[in-house]
Amino acid sequence: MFEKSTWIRLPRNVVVGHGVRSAVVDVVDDLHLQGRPLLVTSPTPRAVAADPVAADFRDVGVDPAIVTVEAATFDAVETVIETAETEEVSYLVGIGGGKAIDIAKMASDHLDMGFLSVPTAASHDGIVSNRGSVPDGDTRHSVAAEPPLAVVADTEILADAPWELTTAGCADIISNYTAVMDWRLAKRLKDVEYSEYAAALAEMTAEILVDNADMVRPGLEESAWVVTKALMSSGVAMSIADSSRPASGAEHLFSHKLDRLAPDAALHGHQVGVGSIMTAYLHGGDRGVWRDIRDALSSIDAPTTAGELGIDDGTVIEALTTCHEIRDRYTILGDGMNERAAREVARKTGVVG
Ligand SMILES: NC(=O)C1=CN([C@@H]2O[C@H](COP(=O)(O)OP(=O)(O)OC[C@H]3O[C@@H](n4cnc5c(N)ncnc54)[C@H](O)[C@@H]3O)[C@@H](O)[C@H]2O)C=CC1
Ligand SMILES: O=C(CO)COP(=O)(O)O
Ligand SMILES: [Zn+2]
Repeated sequence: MFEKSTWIRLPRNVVVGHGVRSAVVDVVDDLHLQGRPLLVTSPTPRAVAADPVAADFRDVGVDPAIVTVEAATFDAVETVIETAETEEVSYLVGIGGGKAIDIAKMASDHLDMGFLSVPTAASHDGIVSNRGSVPDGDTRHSVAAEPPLAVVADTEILADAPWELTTAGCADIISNYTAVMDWRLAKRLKDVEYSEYAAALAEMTAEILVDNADMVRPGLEESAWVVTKALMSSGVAMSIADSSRPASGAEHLFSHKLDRLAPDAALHGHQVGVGSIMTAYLHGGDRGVWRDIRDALSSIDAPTTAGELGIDDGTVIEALTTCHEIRDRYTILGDGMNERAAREVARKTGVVG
């Protein structure tokens, strides 16, 4: 008897392009959302996008509540939940980088309310995904959360954001190559749940981005367009898989560990990019694709070494040898690398000196 079933939750509206920030109110109308929104943002994105979105709401006779959060913590999620309850709002709008959007996602999951994702940086592939990443105790990786009802990505705002945020988004996409290698390995060795559609989409997204790398240049709005479409596609792959597997393997474990060992030293996307160079080496050895990954990262100005991340060599080695413990996710790291092997891969790939 055939007993499989699947339930894929995706946004209903995806609006990308020049000046589409002002379409947030139309998207809300299209979704038939009633009542007050709560805009969830952080300090810089507030000035860049949340205040203008609030003004757009007021222009159509809706009085939005706004909450500004500083860091992706459960306290911040609590603050958003409390504000939503006291301000009697009916839906949330996450406006900012990955952290502000993740907080809105987690809070809307808890409140059982819809939310819109309005990215102000093309820096991560959580813009569309049904995953939320807020550290809980020792846990740093994403967990299942509410997917956005809609995404409104204004390329004018995204192109104006600091360039390193865009290169971080590119690196988060390039890391799909090794994430998918890890997923296929885990399928072969551990028979983990696997979706060929999600894996192919994640891989193809990385390929399209790398093929178009010459269009990814500072100050070009077209770059924001190319990168944002890739981030959306990668997020859809996660939603199809109902897991971050298509976009997160050992290179993400490495980054999550760096977040603990060297908090706020580097951007998420930059860390996973450097991790991906090393885990590609572990998969394919010297003849593998690690050089292609390194060259793709360097062609879009993303870091390829510990020094460029602003992280010392010892911390990189510590992260490599311990990050397999971060979560129960089988990867090329198996049950962990020893220090000599970690030094070897980091040296051979030029990540450490
Ligand atoms: N839920 C998911 O599926 C995923 C979640 N993530 C999570 O996303 C986070 C990384 O996101 P990021 O955006 O890199 O970090 P972030 O949200 O901390 O943003 C980085 C900095 O850029 C600033 N910023 C954002 N937009 C700006 C603009 N237009 N102009 C000037 N500054 C601006 C932010 O205020 C912040 O200071 C990590 O916590 C990561 O775990 C990453 C990938 C997937
Ligand atoms: O960052 C992500 C995908 O790019 C989410 O992955 P994690 O589940 O490892 O947090
Ligand atoms: Zn990521």
